[in-house]
Amino acid sequence: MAAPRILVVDDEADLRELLEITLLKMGLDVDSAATLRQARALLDEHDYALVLTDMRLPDGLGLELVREVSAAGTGTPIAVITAYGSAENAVVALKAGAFDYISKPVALDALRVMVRSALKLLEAPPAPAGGAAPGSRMIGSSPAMAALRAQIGRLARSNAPISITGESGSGKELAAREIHALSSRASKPFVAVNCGAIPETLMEAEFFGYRKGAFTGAAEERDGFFQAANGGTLMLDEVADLPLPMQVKLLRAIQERRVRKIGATAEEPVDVRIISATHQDLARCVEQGRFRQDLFYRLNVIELALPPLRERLDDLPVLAATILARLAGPDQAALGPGVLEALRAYSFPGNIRELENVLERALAFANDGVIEVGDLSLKAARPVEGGGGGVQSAAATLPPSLTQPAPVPAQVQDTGQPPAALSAQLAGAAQLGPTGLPSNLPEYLNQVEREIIGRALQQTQFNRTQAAALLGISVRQLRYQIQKLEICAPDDHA
Ligand SMILES: Nc1ncnc2c1ncn2[C@@H]1O[C@H](COP(=O)(O)OP(=O)(O)OP(=O)(O)O)[C@@H](O)[C@H]1O
Repeated sequence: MAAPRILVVDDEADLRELLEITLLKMGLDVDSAATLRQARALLDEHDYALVLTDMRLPDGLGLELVREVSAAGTGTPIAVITAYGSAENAVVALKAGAFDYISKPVALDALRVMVRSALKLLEAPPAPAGGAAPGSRMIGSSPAMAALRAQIGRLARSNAPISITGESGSGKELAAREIHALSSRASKPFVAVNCGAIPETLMEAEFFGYRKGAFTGAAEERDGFFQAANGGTLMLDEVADLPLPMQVKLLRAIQERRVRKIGATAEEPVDVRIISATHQDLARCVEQGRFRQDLFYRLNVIELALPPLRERLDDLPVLAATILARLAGPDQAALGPGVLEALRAYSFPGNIRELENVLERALAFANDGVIEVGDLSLKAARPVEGGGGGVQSAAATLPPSLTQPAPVPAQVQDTGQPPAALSAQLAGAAQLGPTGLPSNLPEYLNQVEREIIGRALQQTQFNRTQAAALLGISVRQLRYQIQKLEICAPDDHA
């Protein structure tokens, strides 16, 4: 089989030669051009496995070539070489469709990594029509989902950082997994990190790893998330929760593509595609000084916005059927009359995760696997249209004791009740033994905490920032507790 052919476009003879030699040593065929005009002529004649172009050329910008190659739709990846420190150029090129970029002075190990990554695209089967990865769990064929799939298919063929936005439970992690699964990185790890769930003091060690003896307790050398995701994809979920000092270190790691373990003297190269996600408005966080602008631009190269479930209600029937089949087994559960209408009328602030929870709970109440409207226990957030009727007022994702109208902690404190009485009042579902005492104190206290947090989430329509403010704790603490206590399973990673 002929060696893959690479086109190098650069007017600096020395650099061109260095690139040629490096690529030839990798066993590749190389053509070179010194101008856009020469490059276009070669592109007309040959198919290339990768085009590598400088940004400034005597007769124009490498960006023009990026646009032309992308527009040609041949799937040929094109990477740009940018001047040192010109991050904006790299971002513009990535937005225009460049596969990746490399900064001058060109580090040859980073160049080899990038070229290998581009060559893997040749091996990766093209994304199937409709863009679903094999074994994909992403369901839906509404216009919004079709557009999302097409975008995911395109993004999978690049190394550009992606920022996924969307409400809680709308499928951000699922979309990130889909991009990874469709990419040339699919055989390497996908590592999802919940930035809000890591204690600040452990962050550097968790992200970059540490050497043995780097600090008290570092008994063994350990890799961090970057090393664990090497060759693959690192998803930074709830990225807005990163503390500012960590943002600086992260920016450096992304820019340099190198990390240094705590206690190590040398940096090591890492090849990681970054996907970040948040349900917060990151641009607003920048305005408020809570998020660094330079990191924002680096992460936010390409934005993927996930629509909330209420904006793609056409997918409800297939989503509900698939979730039910997963919960109960094929053909073991069904929706009774009016149920779909009731679901359609609900606003689903917790999106698909909430739909999963609603159906799981309803199934527990259902007779013979047939879910009736009354089993749904939906919070009547929107009026039911078309006479679906019978929608009850209750929080679908929360334990039954939370569906009773109950005061928030602050309100209860206003009544002057002592904390112990408050706990007992809230702990409707926590079990007290015959002695009037809990038979398992830690579990009892967990249940109390679960209920209070659940209630705060319910009152704030699952807005974690507001819920944390209500409870007088930090968002980080709240996320940590949500994860630890498995409340509505919002974060099942990191
Ligand atoms: N299109 C979809 N088809 C089927 N299931 C989906 C879809 N989108 C999301 N889900 C399911 O909904 C649940 C929540 O999805 P996911 O964790 O990806 O959301 P998220 O936006 O990352 O949530 P959070 O903001 O809380 O981190 C998961 O169980 C996921 O499998």
